[in-house]
Amino acid sequence: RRHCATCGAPPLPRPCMTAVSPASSGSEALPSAGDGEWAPDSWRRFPALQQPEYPDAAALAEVEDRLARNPPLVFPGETQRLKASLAAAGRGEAFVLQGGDCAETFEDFSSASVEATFRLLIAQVIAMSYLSGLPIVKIGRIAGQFAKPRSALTEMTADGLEIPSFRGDIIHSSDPDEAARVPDPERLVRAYAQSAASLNMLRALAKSTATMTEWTDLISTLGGPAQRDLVERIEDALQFVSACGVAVEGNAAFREPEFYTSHEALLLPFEQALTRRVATPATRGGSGGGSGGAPSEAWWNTSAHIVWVGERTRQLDHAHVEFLRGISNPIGVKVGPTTEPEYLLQILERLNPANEEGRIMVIVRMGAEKVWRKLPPLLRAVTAAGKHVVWSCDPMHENTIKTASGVKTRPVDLVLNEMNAFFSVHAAEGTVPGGIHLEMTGLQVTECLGGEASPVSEQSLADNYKSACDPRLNGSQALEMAIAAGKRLRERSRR
Ligand SMILES: O=C[C@H](O)[C@H](O)COP(=O)(O)O
Ligand SMILES: C=C(OP(=O)(O)O)C(=O)O
Repeated sequence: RRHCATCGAPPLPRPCMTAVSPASSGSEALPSAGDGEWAPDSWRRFPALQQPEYPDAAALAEVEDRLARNPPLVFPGETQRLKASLAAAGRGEAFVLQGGDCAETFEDFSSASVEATFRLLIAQVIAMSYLSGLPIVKIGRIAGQFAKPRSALTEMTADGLEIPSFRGDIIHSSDPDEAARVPDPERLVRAYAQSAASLNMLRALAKSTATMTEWTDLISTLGGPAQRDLVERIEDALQFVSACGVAVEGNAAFREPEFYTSHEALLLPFEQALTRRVATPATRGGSGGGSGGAPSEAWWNTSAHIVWVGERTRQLDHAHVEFLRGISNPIGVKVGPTTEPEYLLQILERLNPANEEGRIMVIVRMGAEKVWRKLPPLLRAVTAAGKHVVWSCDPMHENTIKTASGVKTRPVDLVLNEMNAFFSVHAAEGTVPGGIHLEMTGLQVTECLGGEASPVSEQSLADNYKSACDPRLNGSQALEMAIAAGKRLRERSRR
């Protein structure tokens, strides 16, 4: 039996909860773990970091059983289509916008919050596709983004009590109270139900026929006077295509945009319970099921279209990588500033030995300064090895600061700087920037500092700070990021 390399805890029956940050950068030899036969539960043979310790193992097992009998949240046919779109993004023929809450909560769930995130994403997409001329692949951090990895095992309450850190509503309550932080397996069922309700609403919203004017109005509202010119240019372009006899609003891509869901595959009992063996669906323009005949069967995680492995849990010889290597979905891999090229090649080999296009999105989160130095060696190594990846930029996670009064925030300037640096490094290396990954909400929260349309000051952070974990960009700040990305893509296409 293998023990956790970090804390020495046995892998079973209690997974290791040690919070490590970040995962080893690793230039070590490829460990033997993961070479054995894969099964949805083979991760249980490996150390699993950042997992809750459930006091009642039988109650957890009963919940897992129940979830395993529930219908899938998403369908492999949809997931397969996402993979094809990601393959296009890897080649520079599309671009990914992935965004949503840091942590979804039970309390703040409402049709208004789901709709606000959906509407923001569509407004961003309209601005980005106008500016870049590229199809934008829409992925929400939504309908399953409930579990949070934490840097510390404990946190202090306002009255000076040390209690277990909040790890997300799927695990326990955020109430600042020792008893409330005991993990409760019934919360997995509630998270599943909330995800199903969110997906139901997202599918309906994607089919609802909002008019172009509604989206350009939203861009005007969120972007303020600075975006008046952009809105006028989009309206002119629409008038022109309609004068040419093309009805944008009647077009299937506009009326029924493909919208995908994602979350960190952190809580492995939940992910396992939603992993199903089904026939690999046919893709548009291809069998997708192998060479002729009946489609082959494969394992698909039906909790989301794409799931990612976080910076703290991506150790090659640990449970999360073991779980992810066996599912057929696209996989995101977060990589922070300590990541070495050798490690990146090893994890690509482990998660995508066939080098399938659209399978891996490397989500770079290095910080506004470090990205200049740390990203080029990764780009060079992956290019030299001929590996297919989609390079995405998460400019949020290494740009978190605390104000003097202890509030976690992110200056929009730093977030923008990291994203701009990401584009510049790709331009210098001749590689393809494939996407951005943002923690954001359509609600006008005051969690990140700055922004052009209605700047948030340190004093106004308290006005509407709602995040359950990390600070999110509000609608105006997130639109500003999307417009900046669209401009960089436009420059790229003109080079
Ligand atoms: O969203 C990412 C992590 O869960 C989060 O940044 C952890 O925050 P912490 O460092 O306060 O634990
Ligand atoms: C935990 C997250 O990020 P990272 O693993 O990059 O810290 C996240 O995106 O929610």
